[in-house]
Amino acid sequence: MYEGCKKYIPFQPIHLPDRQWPDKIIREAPVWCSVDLRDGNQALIDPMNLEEKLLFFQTLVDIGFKEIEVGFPSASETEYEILRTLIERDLIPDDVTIQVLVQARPHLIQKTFEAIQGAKNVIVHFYNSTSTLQRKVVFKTDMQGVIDIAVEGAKLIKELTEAEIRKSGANIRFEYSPESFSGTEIENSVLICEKVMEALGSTPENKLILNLPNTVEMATPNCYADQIEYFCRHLKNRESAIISIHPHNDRGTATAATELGIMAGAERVEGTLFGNGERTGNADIMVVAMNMYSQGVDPKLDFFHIHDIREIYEKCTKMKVHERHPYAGDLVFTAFSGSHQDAIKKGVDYMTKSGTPYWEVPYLPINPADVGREYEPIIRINSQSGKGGAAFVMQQYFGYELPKAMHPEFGAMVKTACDETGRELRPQEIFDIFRRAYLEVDYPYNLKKYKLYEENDISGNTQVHFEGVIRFKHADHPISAAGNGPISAFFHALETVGIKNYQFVSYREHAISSGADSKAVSYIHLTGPDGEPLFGVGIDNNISLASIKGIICAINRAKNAANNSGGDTNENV
Ligand SMILES: CC(=O)SCCNC(=O)CCNC(=O)[C@H](O)C(C)(C)COP(=O)(O)OP(=O)(O)OC[C@H]1O[C@@H](n2cnc3c(N)ncnc32)[C@H](O)[C@@H]1OP(=O)(O)O
Ligand SMILES: CC(C)C(=O)C(=O)O
Repeated sequence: MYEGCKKYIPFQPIHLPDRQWPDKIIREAPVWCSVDLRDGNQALIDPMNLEEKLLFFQTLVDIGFKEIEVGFPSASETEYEILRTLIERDLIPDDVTIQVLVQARPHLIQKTFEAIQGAKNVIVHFYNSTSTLQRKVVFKTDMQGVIDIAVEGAKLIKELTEAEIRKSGANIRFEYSPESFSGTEIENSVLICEKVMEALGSTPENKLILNLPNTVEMATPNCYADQIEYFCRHLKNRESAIISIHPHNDRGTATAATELGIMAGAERVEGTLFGNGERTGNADIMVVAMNMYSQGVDPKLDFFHIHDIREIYEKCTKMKVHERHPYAGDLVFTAFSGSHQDAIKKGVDYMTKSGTPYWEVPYLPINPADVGREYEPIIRINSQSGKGGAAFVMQQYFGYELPKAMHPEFGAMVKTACDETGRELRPQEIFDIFRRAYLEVDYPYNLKKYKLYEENDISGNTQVHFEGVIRFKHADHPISAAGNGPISAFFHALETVGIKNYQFVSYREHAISSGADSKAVSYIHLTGPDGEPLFGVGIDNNISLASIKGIICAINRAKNAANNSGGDTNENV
């Protein structure tokens, strides 16, 4: 079976030992040209109808594309109509150039010029295939044969353009693609493009866009970059051309090929949103642009509303964006696994506390908010998650900032629930675990009444007095004592009814708001009779009472745990 691979002819890389591109850094955005409405559209099961194309066109304009290939108007009436509608309804902004594709064939070129009547800014993009294989099996001609097709096409286009400019004053530019460029001998690619430039009379003032497609991606992206660099270095009158690339994704490396192609000298990039296009698609412009953005380079395209863009894309193409699609997929800013969650939480906390101007959150290459992703869960909880993740959910969704010492205990409860259910837990389910564990614990000790007051003596010393009633063993027990603060007064009061052997370790409190109501939450850390850590949580309008409730909660939880394990040796219950 593995012998099957022997039928494939390996790609022959060009010889370019002094290549320069590996040392280049992308410092500015190229000119972007969207080919969604042409290359993307021609690859759909059901090509877009008029309404869908108009909606998609407007979306591309809103994103910031200034060059948009709108179709292949000589291909069909539908394609022709769409272009006419864009022009006749005046839907093309003055700073946007529409591009139309046509084969280098006279009748199709004629029809294309009819279709663009009345447009202000147009790129007439013509092509013919030049590769060794296509010459052999499709056109059954030699290199001179394909050069002739291109040059004849160029001459006709020049003639029709001059007539059109005389008539309407339209701004018409040209683009030529030696289609299947990456499968063409590199010297032949240079030669045919030079001949086309000559036929069109390209000058530095009137440059020809030379689009060098990786029509079928056949090799590692460095091979494509070598071809682009070679082409740029060897083309005569380089200053009269704009070098454009058009990578496809057959090997799954179109993004890399695009980036290396830019490093190798490309000034313009053709591609589509989310990589739609023939077979495995075109280069995904959104990804290339956002990759630049993540390196501090302004991509000059706006993907802030990525949700809306994705929705329109899915509606018009009837394709789905994968959950793992860079920047746009549902799950790409979500961490389920514990160590990722821990690092993200620490990164977010660091950013908040340090005020750093940089994005410094591990595992998140960009701030999800930069593509409008702020309302989605960054951290979701399943059995792969850790304590930091559960704490993050409590903080982000419910405003509870659990102290670090409490994370292991609460994280373990959440983990057990995940193991039991065998699925992801939603934030509300996590809160319910918290509520049952810490907020609904009023047994065996139930504080029914309380009063706290301060007493100051003449020399400024303050004593806090606690008076209250605690119910346990089916009876109400009045308790009272004084201390240097509410917590110590309460501890002393508890001791009067035999509730002792608990040591106060620390507490933390903060305000939480629910609606108009702002309350205090207090997290209490005690140690039990054997030095074991105990945690309790109290919520009240009054900060002091929140702490007192937290202490009772911690003690109740300890008693309940001991009772459940049959090991309670305490004095009162
Ligand atoms: C890589 C790319 O994506 S390129 C863009 C491809 N997009 C499309 O093809 C979408 C729109 N295309 C169409 O609607 C049609 O293919 C058309 C209208 C362009 C042409 O239609 P038709 O002529 O009916 O059919 P078809 O495409 O099969 O034509 C193939 C013929 O054209 C020839 N041909 C292809 N390109 C050229 C060219 N540039 N110059 C001369 N002949 C050409 C082929 O060799 C073949 O010739 P043959 O009939 O002698 O064997
Ligand atoms: C027409 C050309 C640019 C093309 O779509 C391709 O080669 O993929």
